[in-house]
Amino acid sequence: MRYLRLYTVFFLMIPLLIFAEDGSQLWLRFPAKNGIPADKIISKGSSPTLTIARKELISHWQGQTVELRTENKDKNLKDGYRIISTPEKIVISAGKEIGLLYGVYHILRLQQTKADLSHLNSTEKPSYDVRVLDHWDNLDGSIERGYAGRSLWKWEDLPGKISPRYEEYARANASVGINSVVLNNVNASPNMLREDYLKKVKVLADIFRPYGIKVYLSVNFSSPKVLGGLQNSDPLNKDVQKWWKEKAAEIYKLIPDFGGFLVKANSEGQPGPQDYGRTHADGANMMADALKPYHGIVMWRAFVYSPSKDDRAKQAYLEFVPLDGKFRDNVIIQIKNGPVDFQPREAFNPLFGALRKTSEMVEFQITQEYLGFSNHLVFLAPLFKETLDSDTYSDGQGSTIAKITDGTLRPAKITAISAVANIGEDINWTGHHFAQANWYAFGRLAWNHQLSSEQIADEWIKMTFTDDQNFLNPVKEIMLSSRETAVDYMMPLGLHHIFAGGHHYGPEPWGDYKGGRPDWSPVYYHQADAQGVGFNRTKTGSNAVSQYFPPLNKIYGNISTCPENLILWFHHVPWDYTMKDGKSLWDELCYTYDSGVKRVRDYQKTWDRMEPYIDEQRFADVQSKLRIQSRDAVWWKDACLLYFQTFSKKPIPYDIERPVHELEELRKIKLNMGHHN
Ligand SMILES: CO[C@H]1[C@H](O)[C@@H](O)[C@H](O)O[C@@H]1C(=O)O
Repeated sequence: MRYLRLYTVFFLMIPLLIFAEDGSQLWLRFPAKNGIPADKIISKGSSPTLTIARKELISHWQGQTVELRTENKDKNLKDGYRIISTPEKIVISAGKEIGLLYGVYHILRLQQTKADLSHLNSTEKPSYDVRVLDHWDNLDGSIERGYAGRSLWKWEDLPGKISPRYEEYARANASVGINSVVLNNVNASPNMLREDYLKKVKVLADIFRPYGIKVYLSVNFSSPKVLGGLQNSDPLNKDVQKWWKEKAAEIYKLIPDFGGFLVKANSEGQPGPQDYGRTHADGANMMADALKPYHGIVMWRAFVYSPSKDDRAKQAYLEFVPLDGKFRDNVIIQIKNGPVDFQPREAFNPLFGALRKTSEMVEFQITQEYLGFSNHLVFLAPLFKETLDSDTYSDGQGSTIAKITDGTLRPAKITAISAVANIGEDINWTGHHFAQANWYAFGRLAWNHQLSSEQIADEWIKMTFTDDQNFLNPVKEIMLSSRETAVDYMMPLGLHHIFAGGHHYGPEPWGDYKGGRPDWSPVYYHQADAQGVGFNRTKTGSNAVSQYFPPLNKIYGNISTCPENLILWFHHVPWDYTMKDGKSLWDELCYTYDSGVKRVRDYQKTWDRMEPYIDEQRFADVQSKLRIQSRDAVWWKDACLLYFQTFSKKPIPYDIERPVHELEELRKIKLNMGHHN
């Protein structure tokens, strides 16, 4: 009897098992039927990369014959490819085999998005040579700022046991052109370079290689001392230099195409060359010399800030500009998009364009440390584009960050772009189904920074969900407005870093970590007082505006020309200051928070109408995340408005929904989710 019941339960569950959609396939969703037979693929050779390309076609391609051929004349396309179609066949040619695989993913994407395949004639060449995902994964399996479960890398099982997800991960990356991965956290354990760990890294490198992906490691500057037992890790010490050379030799013996090192030095307590009175250039060059014989590179981070009385936003520029021209050719400076820290909106980092003789790359953050973790739906392509399209004026008008970093404006030795990954063990990889779109968007923009956010969202929705217009259009609208919405309910008008310390999830504008570093306190960033709110970075304040090229220094420095979405970033603005729409600053702040809340509510309404178009599981998952986002938006609005009201002493405009929390109650909320600010 008991067994019978168990059986029944089992059989009842079968449809659920078949129809439940978990999101694990990401955007790689293809018709269930087979693709073309093997004899409709014309190709020479049987390398692992070509084998994958053929397998993808045999499993998923529904169209005409495909010819794949490497051509010497296409070598200048780097990883790129050409596609030409006739009714009978599609020819994909490339200088390298990886270009052929990328070309195959290209036509599969066209098929998925129902594009016209009959008259293809296009050439694709990546915007950047090195397209990097940085993982902040620790050796114990935890992930710094990770919100999708534990690390994919099972260090304890490697090198013997191999998770199928390693290859799935590589495939997803290759499908959008990502070709480099840094496996471990920039707050790096010296153990990463231990022999046993390198053998594990080798296994991952071997799995990733056919997908065109190179492995890199974050290294701890003190490794020679901690791991090698040397007296110090001084970059000018011959023994230290020798230690790095030998380490490089050891790595390349295992992994001949190893990419290189990523280094966070003298930042947030990490060791670095300054511990020995040396410069960032001394440190970076020592590693660059060790990697040079193998064509490895050093990505040296500009995210440095040490206790200082000066404005934190100025530090990267102050430390790196004097070192311009002192770095080896195989060093590239990795610069966060903004000068503070991956905030919902920042002015761009003034270091872009300021280094004239040194290669520069952008570091974005895909993981939503400051954007609601994996609970909030925030599509990041508009944020990435905003940075890349920013005009620095470094070499006159049109000197965008895209052009500075992709080699157009200055022939850079290395061109690269990177982002901190949002990937973990969760079945859907990224915690929120829509966070997959941010991984996708980064890859697509690293390949082609000219793509629009709209185009990327359009592709992604069609591939991941459906091309039904009733779903596509409203959901695209949600995605495209979602970043601005998050800015509005969290930190509008240039406000920044008013997060609760440590976890960076909720609001804590009252946070004043007396005794700690002032620049870890939200009150440091908003500077609210009886007169107004905002950080004065003009000449009468920290003068961070002077780090921008003319005319931006003037534009930002003048309250009447400063873009309003950055006004509190650069100015301390009186509460009754008249904004462009005629409202006072205080009223503007209130209405902006309120509109952020309202838009999340609209997203809920729109989403609920989407039920007929997609599977139940993903529908319900997103629905419940939107509920959280909606509650959080109200939390942000109430916390910020009630707190700022203690300074402005003005009423919240009466047509705005009243706060539903007490300020005192909000002040008590303290999630304990992190370790430092
Ligand atoms: C890896 O450390 C991070 C830290 O968790 C994070 O809060 C801050 O954004 O930036 C640091 C960095 O980028 O180095």
